[in-house]
Amino acid sequence: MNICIIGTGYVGLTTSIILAELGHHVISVDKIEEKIHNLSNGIIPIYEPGLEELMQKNRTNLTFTTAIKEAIEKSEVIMIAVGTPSLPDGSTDLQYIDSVVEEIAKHLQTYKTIITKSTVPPGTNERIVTSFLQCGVKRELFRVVSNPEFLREGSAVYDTLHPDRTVIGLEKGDEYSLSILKAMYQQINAPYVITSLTGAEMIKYGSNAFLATKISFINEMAMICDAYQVEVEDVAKGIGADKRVGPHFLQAGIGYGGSCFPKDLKSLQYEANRLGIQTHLLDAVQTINAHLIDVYLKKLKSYVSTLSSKKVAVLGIAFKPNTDDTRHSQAIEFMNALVKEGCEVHTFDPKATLPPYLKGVTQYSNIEKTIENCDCVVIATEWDEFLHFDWKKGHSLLKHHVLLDTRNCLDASKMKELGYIYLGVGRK
Ligand SMILES: NC(=O)C1=CN([C@@H]2O[C@H](COP(=O)(O)OP(=O)(O)OC[C@H]3O[C@@H](n4cnc5c(N)ncnc54)[C@H](O)[C@@H]3O)[C@@H](O)[C@H]2O)C=CC1
Ligand SMILES: O=C(O)[C@H]1O[C@H](OP(=O)(O)OP(=O)(O)OC[C@H]2O[C@@H](n3ccc(=O)[nH]c3=O)[C@H](O)[C@@H]2O)[C@H](O)[C@@H](O)[C@@H]1O
Repeated sequence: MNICIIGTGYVGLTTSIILAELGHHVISVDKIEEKIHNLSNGIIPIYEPGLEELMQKNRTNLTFTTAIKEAIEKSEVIMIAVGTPSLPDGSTDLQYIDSVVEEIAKHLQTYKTIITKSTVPPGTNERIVTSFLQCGVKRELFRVVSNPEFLREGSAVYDTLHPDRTVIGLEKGDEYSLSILKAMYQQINAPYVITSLTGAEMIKYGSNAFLATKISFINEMAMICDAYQVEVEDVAKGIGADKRVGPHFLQAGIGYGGSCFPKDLKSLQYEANRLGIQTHLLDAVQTINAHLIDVYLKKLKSYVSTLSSKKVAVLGIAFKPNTDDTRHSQAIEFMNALVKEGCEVHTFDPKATLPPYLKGVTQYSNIEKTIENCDCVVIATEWDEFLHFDWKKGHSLLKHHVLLDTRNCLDASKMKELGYIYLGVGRK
């Protein structure tokens, strides 16, 4: 199948490479020339385990270009995978979707199946259909399909090859597009959930909102566990053993971040509120998440009398391990809060780079240099490097030995044996 994918970010690039691996001819389009130039030379602009190797393997099935017109003309399937960031009021900025729709409309001469992969607010795909018609595109030349993505950064290759389900939202009576998508995903072994265009959009928002709800729930439980000196991990294990709950996404910590949960919750809340629906749960999930920065700042303060002018090492910049993505990272939020307290903040991340707007923080090239002479260490992202670090050596490098593990990734009793004042999340 000849497929054109517009947008070469985490989703567009991963999907392009996986579809090439499945034997399709994929033309990947982006408007950023440098990105396309690098991709054409085998250089991947993001850190995503396994992706570069898979790209090298499938070079013959992959073309990278900025020439959208040719890419559209040569393909029977067009997939839209551009960004859908938040606007300041919480609504979704659909300018990238709109401009791609305009481009496609200009070049639509033969029949195309147009798939929206980007996460978009309910009603957007219906609006895309209307936009094409308003641009003068004949009804018999296209169908729009909503096919939201559920991959996680850091395990994008595995998730794309082994999804739990494939969600397909169709225009009324559109059996043909279903056959096209089934042919495209023929080798993927996952059940289909088939619904309307808006139904598929709601499934995507509902999934992210529910996962974020699980995280905020366990984080609130962790605060209560802390007060009772109970291990939140035991509690999560006990709750998660109930099949109706499930064991996943009950890892307590400093909260969720990333390019999607924060923006998608805000967007769903905005859209619901716009329709006059009060979002008590969505509001609470976000309030809890934002409050965690304060909770762990207070925890640190209770062991380090005053934070002002203290040297604090924060390990981790990315919003989670195995990615270089720093969008809405709680690690960054925490560093910001420390800077406001008057701390000198040192940081290190194996893959992520400090965003330029974060002032008052210095990034080092290894853990030793980062923690040297510091008053306390904060683990903000649970990278394997931090788990396997020689914490005995670390002890000799530090000035004082308060260790705040906001991801509960270290062995508490071992850290105490080594002489650390170990502070975890909902841990005795
Ligand atoms: N990052 C993730 O893990 C996931 C993201 N999503 C959704 O997928 C969508 C894409 O997300 P990411 O891949 O993270 O975005 P991204 O921001 O990493 O990449 C988007 C790409 O689209 C390109 N682009 C924008 N306008 C364009 C145009 N007119 N023509 C050609 N290229 C254009 C940009 O230059 C950029 O390279 C979003 O809606 C997001 O919510 C869904 C599931 C997972
Ligand atoms: O729509 C999206 O973009 C994607 O958003 C998330 O994927 P991602 O943001 O890559 O990463 P997650 O593994 O979900 O982690 C999100 C945040 O939650 C935190 N988290 C996760 C799980 C947990 O138990 N506890 C917890 O604090 C992580 O540290 C991270 O900050 C969803 O898991 C994907 O299914 C979805 O496709």
